[in-house]
Amino acid sequence: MITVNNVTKKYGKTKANNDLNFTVKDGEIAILLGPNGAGKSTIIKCICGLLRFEGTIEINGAPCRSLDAKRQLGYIPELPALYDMLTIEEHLEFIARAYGLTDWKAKADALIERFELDDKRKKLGKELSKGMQQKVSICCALLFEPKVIIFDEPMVGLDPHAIKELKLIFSELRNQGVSLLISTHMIDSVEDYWDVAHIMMNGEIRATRRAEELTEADESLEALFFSITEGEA
Ligand SMILES: Nc1ncnc2c1ncn2[C@@H]1O[C@H](COP(=O)(O)OP(=O)(O)OP(=O)(O)O)[C@@H](O)[C@H]1O
Repeated sequence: MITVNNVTKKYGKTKANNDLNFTVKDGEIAILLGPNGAGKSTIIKCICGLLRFEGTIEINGAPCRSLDAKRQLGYIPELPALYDMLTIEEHLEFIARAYGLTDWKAKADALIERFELDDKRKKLGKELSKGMQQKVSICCALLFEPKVIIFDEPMVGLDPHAIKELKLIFSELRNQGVSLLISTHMIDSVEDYWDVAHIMMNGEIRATRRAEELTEADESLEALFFSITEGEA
């Protein structure tokens, strides 16, 4: 579970996040939607313990900057950051060692195959395309089976097969009780799998809807998004 309470993050005079409050429960998929500059990446970096901020954020009850929180959190950044001189296999081995995993090889192999990276196992990070790097980044985050996973713009750069697999993985993780937070500005890419959507604008959450609420109201996420974001500075 992710708990965000009264989080404000300023960059100089810019309030990138202004008093944000939300939770992502176990087995729930939450999406953060917002135009460029709305503050999505900032709150994600705060949750991942990468930025200082005002307020509190907990990962399953542990302060987000603690080791306990970091052990339970997988983060797939918008721009993959691989090691130039490690192969795909070595990246996964590195993660396995860092998290003290045993019996990880079968899971690593399954992930490599699932993302069609089998014939690239021995390629170095610097030799991979942007999409391949993104796939490796996802495999690394999934390998240690975190209880909470955060994806920042996960579909950007992925091919259709990988997008299909990733959507299946989202649903499998939800069934396993994992909390998922996914940020995107591509509404089309998220229409069919979320539980709760937060629409951000100028550092604030301007609307929150559960999927069933939208269905009952016969409202579309896209229409709601534009009603909130269009015309505002
Ligand atoms: N390192 C930084 N220094 C100063 N201002 C920053 C910094 N990072 C982000 N900002 C500002 O904070 C605000 C929120 O940016 P953020 O990157 O969180 O938006 P975003 O919703 O993730 O946008 P995008 O969809 O373009 O990735 C913007 O006004 C941005 O200019």
